[in-house]
Amino acid sequence: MTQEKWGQLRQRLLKTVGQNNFTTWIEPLEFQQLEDGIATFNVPTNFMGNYVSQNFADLILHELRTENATINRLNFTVAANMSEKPRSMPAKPLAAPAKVAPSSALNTAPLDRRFTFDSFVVGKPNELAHAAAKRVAEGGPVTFNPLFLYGGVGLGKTHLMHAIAWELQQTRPDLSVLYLSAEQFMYRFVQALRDRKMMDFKEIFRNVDVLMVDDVQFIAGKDSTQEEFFHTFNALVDQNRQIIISADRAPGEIKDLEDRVKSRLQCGLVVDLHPTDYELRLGILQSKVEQQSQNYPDLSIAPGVLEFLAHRISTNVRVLEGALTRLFAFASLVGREIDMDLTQDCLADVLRASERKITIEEIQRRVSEHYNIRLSDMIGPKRLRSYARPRQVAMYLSKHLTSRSLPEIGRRFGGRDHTTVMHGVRRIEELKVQDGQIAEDLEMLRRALEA
Ligand SMILES: Nc1ncnc2c1ncn2[C@@H]1O[C@H](COP(=O)(O)OP(=O)(O)OP(=O)(O)O)[C@@H](O)[C@H]1O
Repeated sequence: MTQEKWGQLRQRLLKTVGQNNFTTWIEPLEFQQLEDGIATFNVPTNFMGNYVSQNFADLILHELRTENATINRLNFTVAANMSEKPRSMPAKPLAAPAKVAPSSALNTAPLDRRFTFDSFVVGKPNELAHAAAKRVAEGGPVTFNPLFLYGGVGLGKTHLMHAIAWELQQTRPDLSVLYLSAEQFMYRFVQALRDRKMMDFKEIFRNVDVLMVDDVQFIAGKDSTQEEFFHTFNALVDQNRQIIISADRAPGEIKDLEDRVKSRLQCGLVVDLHPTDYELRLGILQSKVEQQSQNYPDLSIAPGVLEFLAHRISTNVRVLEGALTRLFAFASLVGREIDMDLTQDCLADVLRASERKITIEEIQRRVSEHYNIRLSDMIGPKRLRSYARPRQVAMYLSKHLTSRSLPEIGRRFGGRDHTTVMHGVRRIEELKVQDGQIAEDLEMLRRALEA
């Protein structure tokens, strides 16, 4: 195999993949060498290597093997001196070609093929984050910068970021998109310092069109990394390039993050992925069952099982997914239908671990502390608003964070009737939408209780 032969072979791929895909993905590949059955190609970015490997590797391999049957694997590496080739239809003048650092320094995270918008189930708790992510993924003019996505563990932040990256590759292949975790950002920064390659580092980061940094809370307390991140951030914003950031909490709540970084992070659109509710969990389970059914076409699920899981496993989506995968594997091993008995057997540990441990007493204590009232006033008969509102908040949290019934909650709140509890819960549900302060209080209390 030679570079020239590759030139001929890839022309054949043009017919199979079409002009657009060809120009974007195949043409920039530079054949480098063939050794031990492995054909190595240079690619301008890791992102591109991953994409080509996941989407076109079979086709390329097929074509190569018509020439040389010993080739059995492809390898894509980011070459030290390979610059971005101008792509078709650039939407704006292309940035100066990025001089890419040696591949050892370029360990951006690979994108997960499963994390697309199609596989993301939208419900009330995540609809805003989803809509904002979709808007950014259109690759139109930058309207909010950065997009800051935050939420608890396993609620879909990474999924949404990958979905944006995948979609941008489809809709705007002319844009260079860089996705990495904050940890990788730090690693690359430290390595650039060590190797005295700060110019290269700056050039790479300041020439991307879209920068995505996952789990930004990681750089808290790491002063030099924060400093560099701040400069990168400013340089990109000044050039009107899109930045997307994720974290496990709101910018203002990240400890040991410099104020100037916090305020920068807050100046775009900050959206929260709320904890899943029952309907969203059920929707996610249904969609995952459809996916699993492709692997296990003979397995069936008895009615009520998904509802049971959505009710009982409310920690995070990752646990929910893991539970389902385990159920399918177990059921196929023992050759049984997935019914309640099998579910209880197979998931006994998960179900035990996710049993609600929060008590009504704990909620009452936390809420009275938060609003600075006495516990006895919260439970007692006084109807003053300064007591009634915290009481309703505590009722709301008791309803959502424990499995207690309304009459039982009423009893624990000084023997009130269940209709009073129902009224209180509804009132807070309304206020949560109308009053940002209440929404914030609820979120803070929930986090504190679940911590
Ligand atoms: N709305 C959703 N629809 C479908 N799958 C989801 C949804 N939300 C989360 N998931 C799935 O849950 C798993 C965890 O999601 P993800 O890794 O995006 O969480 P995260 O918020 O980045 O968590 P962490 O804080 O641990 O980084 C993934 O497999 C993801 O596909």
